[in-house]
Amino acid sequence: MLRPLRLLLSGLKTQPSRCCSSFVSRMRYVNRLKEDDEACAAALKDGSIFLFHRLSPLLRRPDARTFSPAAFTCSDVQLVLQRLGSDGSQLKEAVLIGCSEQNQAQFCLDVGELDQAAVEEASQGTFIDLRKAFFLLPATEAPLVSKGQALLRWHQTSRFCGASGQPTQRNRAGSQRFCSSSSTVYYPKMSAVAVALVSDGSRCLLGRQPSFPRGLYSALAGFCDMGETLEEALCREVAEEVGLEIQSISYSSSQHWPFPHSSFMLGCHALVSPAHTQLSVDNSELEDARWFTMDEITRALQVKAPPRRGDPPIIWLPPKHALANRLIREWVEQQRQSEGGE
Ligand SMILES: NC(=O)C1=CN([C@@H]2O[C@H](COP(=O)(O)OP(=O)(O)OC[C@H]3O[C@@H](n4cnc5c(N)ncnc54)[C@H](OP(=O)(O)O)[C@@H]3O)[C@@H](O)[C@H]2O)C=CC1
Ligand SMILES: [Mg+2]
Repeated sequence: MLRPLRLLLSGLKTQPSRCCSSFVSRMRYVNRLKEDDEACAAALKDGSIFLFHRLSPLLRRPDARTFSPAAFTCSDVQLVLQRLGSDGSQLKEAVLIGCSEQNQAQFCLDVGELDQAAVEEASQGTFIDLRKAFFLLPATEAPLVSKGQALLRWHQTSRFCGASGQPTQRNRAGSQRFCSSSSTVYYPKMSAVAVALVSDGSRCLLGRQPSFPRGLYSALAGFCDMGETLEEALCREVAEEVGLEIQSISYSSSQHWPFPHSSFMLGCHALVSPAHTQLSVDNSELEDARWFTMDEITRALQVKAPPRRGDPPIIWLPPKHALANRLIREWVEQQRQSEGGE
């Protein structure tokens, strides 16, 4: 059947284009939704929505061992809101997170003004603090939820313009806020953090902060100062925290890290001279830092769960969701390869 031209065009406006690879068309689609309020409002109607309550995501348990973020349709959310006596106008507060591989726009919405238990009952899920939820979710789904929380937090803390003190207004996608008084456009912010797995060629260096759970050691990290390069930040942090000079750096990968607030983690491997490995730990930053052998790291990687109260002390490493875990595994792999090559 022939569809009227107007409908066809509006369909084109709200659906990813089919002319390019599906990745390219999804990226262009999301970009268009950020720029076009009308298209974004239309996409919300067909999109999926992830609910949060005061920044805690709503999770469901499809089976005893799996958690997943609960994705709702717009009409599902409207029904839940109506059942709880709301007129549904909160839906306008939904923030665009991205687009699924099935070409469906994804949004997040914080319903913190509603009763938490009532929303949980109506939506058959549980709001779980992100510090716990992040690690319960599969590594493929945790980033989506942490991105949603980061965007919602940014909106909640960016309601006023720093220049004029006047309220700011968001665009429909929630990708920016604008102050009409000072003509300032604000974009979501994240802090850059450099994280390095330092090695002397045969051992790697891990440290722990006093706030870490007992026995947890991680790669050294620090916030980048304004104006610094990644390399400068890494060299400074390692010098400050353990008193070593880095000889060379190789970039590994990056990740968004939601704790304590949005950080952009840039992960590297760093080498120090085996002749200069004496540590001078800054105890105002780190409780301890030590060199670990390949055997110690291999054993620590086998620890499946953090020790419980009363368990004998053991060393354990950041969970697989953390970039530090990836750096440690990469280092193990590099060591194995170089041992195999000798
Ligand atoms: N995903 C991963 O694998 C890893 C993630 N991390 C994360 O990296 C982050 C940084 O590591 P950390 O060793 O603590 O950093 P730092 O060594 O830089 O020390 C943190 C201190 O730096 C100050 N600081 C400077 N700039 C900022 C900023 N933009 N935001 C917050 N604090 C700032 C604060 O001091 P003050 O409070 O005195 O103002 C803070 O307590 C942490 O949030 C940690 O969770 C760390 C290791 C691995
Ligand atoms: Mg640090």
